[in-house]
Amino acid sequence: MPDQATALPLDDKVLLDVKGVGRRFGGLVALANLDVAIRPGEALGLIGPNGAGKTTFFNIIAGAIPVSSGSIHLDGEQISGLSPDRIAGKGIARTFQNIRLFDEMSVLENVLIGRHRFFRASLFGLIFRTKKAHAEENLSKEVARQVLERVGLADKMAQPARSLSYGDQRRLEIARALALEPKLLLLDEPMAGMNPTEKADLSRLIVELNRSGMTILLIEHDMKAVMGISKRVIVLHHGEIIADGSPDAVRADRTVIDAYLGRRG
Ligand SMILES: Nc1ncnc2c1ncn2[C@@H]1O[C@H](COP(=O)(O)OP(=O)(O)OP(=O)(O)O)[C@@H](O)[C@H]1O
Repeated sequence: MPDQATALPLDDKVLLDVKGVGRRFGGLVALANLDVAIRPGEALGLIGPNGAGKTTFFNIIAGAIPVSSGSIHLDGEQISGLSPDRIAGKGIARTFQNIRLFDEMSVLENVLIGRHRFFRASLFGLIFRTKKAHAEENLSKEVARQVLERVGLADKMAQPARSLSYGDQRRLEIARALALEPKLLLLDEPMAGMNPTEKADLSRLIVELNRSGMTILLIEHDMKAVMGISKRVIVLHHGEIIADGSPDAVRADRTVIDAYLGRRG
């Protein structure tokens, strides 16, 4: 059951308002009428057994797939129905389950390319090197340097992305998302494939980002990591929310335990 004490809003404002969102794939109901309100500054974990609908939920928020029903608002503005680029431009950045980097490009270029896609000056500006395009480029470089500093990759800025360790590649993905200066950061299984040391390091980084004010929605199968990072956890099962509360409340919830043990149909 929801733990009202810890699930209380940090303030009354809602950053992301998901109302009655459903998604079908043919006859399969992947998401059934979900209501989720995310408040500024939250670190919210999204868990659930395989096939529960977590990735579908992320894809819907990011605009990669459309809703079948319901609506999503960011800061009061409707974003459901917009393209992924428009949604990213409005302040939702994401990382992917599978690392998506440009291997031969430098660490800095990988961050810049993410930013350019959304904050590009007009084609005219780029060709004729207008003042505006120049200023935008300088700002992008400055932001890219700052986010690389923040994730601990500043000293590897000039290296090709392929030369980074697996853990650092995951950090680079996060840096690229942060370079969009998002209001909401969606992290899709960031610990996948990591060793325990890399997981601990990344957990620390995510907690630091949240402490500095970043609102985070995290899908993660590693229970220790997700429970350590999140202040609130939502559990999905067969496309429905079966629990929403503090990590402790969710861990002790009978319905959740049964769902993970396969006892709930
Ligand atoms: N494009 C699609 N076409 C048809 N069915 C889909 C599609 N995408 C997802 N599904 C189905 O929707 C349900 C939810 O899948 P989803 O990938 O969102 O679950 P998940 O919780 O992210 O699972 P996992 O933890 O394994 O990544 C599953 O039954 C899946 O087979």
